[in-house]
Amino acid sequence: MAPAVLIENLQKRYGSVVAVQNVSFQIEPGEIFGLLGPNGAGKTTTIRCLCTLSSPDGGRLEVSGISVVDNPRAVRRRLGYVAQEVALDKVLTGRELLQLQGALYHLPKAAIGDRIEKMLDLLDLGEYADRKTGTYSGGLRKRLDLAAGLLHQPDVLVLDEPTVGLDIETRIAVWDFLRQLREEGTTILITSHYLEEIDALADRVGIIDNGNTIDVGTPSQLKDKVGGDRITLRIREFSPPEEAAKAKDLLLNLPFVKEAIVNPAQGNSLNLVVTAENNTLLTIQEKLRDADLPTFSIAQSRPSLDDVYLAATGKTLMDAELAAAGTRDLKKEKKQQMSAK
Ligand SMILES: Nc1ncnc2c1ncn2[C@@H]1O[C@H](COP(=O)(O)OP(=O)(O)OP(=O)(O)O)[C@@H](O)[C@H]1O
Repeated sequence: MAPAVLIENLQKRYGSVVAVQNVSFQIEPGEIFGLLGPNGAGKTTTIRCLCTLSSPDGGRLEVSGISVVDNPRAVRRRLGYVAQEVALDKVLTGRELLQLQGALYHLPKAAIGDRIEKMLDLLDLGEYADRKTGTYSGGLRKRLDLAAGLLHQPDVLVLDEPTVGLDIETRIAVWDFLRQLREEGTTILITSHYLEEIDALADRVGIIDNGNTIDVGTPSQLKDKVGGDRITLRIREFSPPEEAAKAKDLLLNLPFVKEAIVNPAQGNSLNLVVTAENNTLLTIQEKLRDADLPTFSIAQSRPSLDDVYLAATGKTLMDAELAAAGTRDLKKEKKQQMSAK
């Protein structure tokens, strides 16, 4: 069976800006695939090319074996796209908006009504359906957006930052809904820079940075690759720097401690990378006690996706985001986006 999504060596530039240099990944039918990367990494551009909204400069793009470039109409029938920013026409009611969407997808008239009722029911939107969307909360808008993306029963649902700006309850409801869709066989591509979102949902993850795919795998595979457990420890709630430095030197002498850094932003806490062995926490506490250093708190965890990202790119998602923020001219991009295709 052809993969639900195939992206091979995708390239896309906007004038002199290289938005995507070399992005490649495949998504199997029925998978939730998470695309992870900081602002400006090329996620939205990749998705826009896949959804036939931008034309790629190079590479192979297919949906269920159908070429996106040669056969965009057939691809559009199989894809549902939920964009990052919701552009709802505020004077239409939810139901009217879905009717318009149905017409845009050329759904048979007789089927549209039933399908809309099903979507309203599925997303618990029934009681709001006849209200103008201008009165909707962010969560309701997102639900309506999902309904619109799903109206034509796409095989592949593409979601760009689906829960940004939503409260935690609505976010969890969206996650449950996406899992339910996967159970029913829908393939889902989701971008996010909420690491916990990708960790909770994705069967596999692709990390992109600077327009390139850096790594692809299950969250667990990627974490195993990074290796080692993380320990965060505090001598006191706010430790004096010299005490933290002394603890760091002591702990670096332990054979299982691979790295240790002092984090001044967190009260001079210590962040350690250790090989996963028994009794590491106990041994660390004993070592500190013998040197008359107390332990205020200590916790051990597996590497997170942020650690994976750090290992892959040499920076955390947060660092990369800050760096990208300084180099973007959002107004100019918006203008270009309107004129470009
Ligand atoms: N229309 C455009 N014109 C010029 N440059 C663009 C345009 N769209 C995107 N870019 C640039 O291409 C690069 C990739 O942007 P893209 O929006 O694909 O990243 P992203 O990973 O989706 O980021 P975000 O998380 O902010 O949505 C960035 O450097 C961005 O500034």
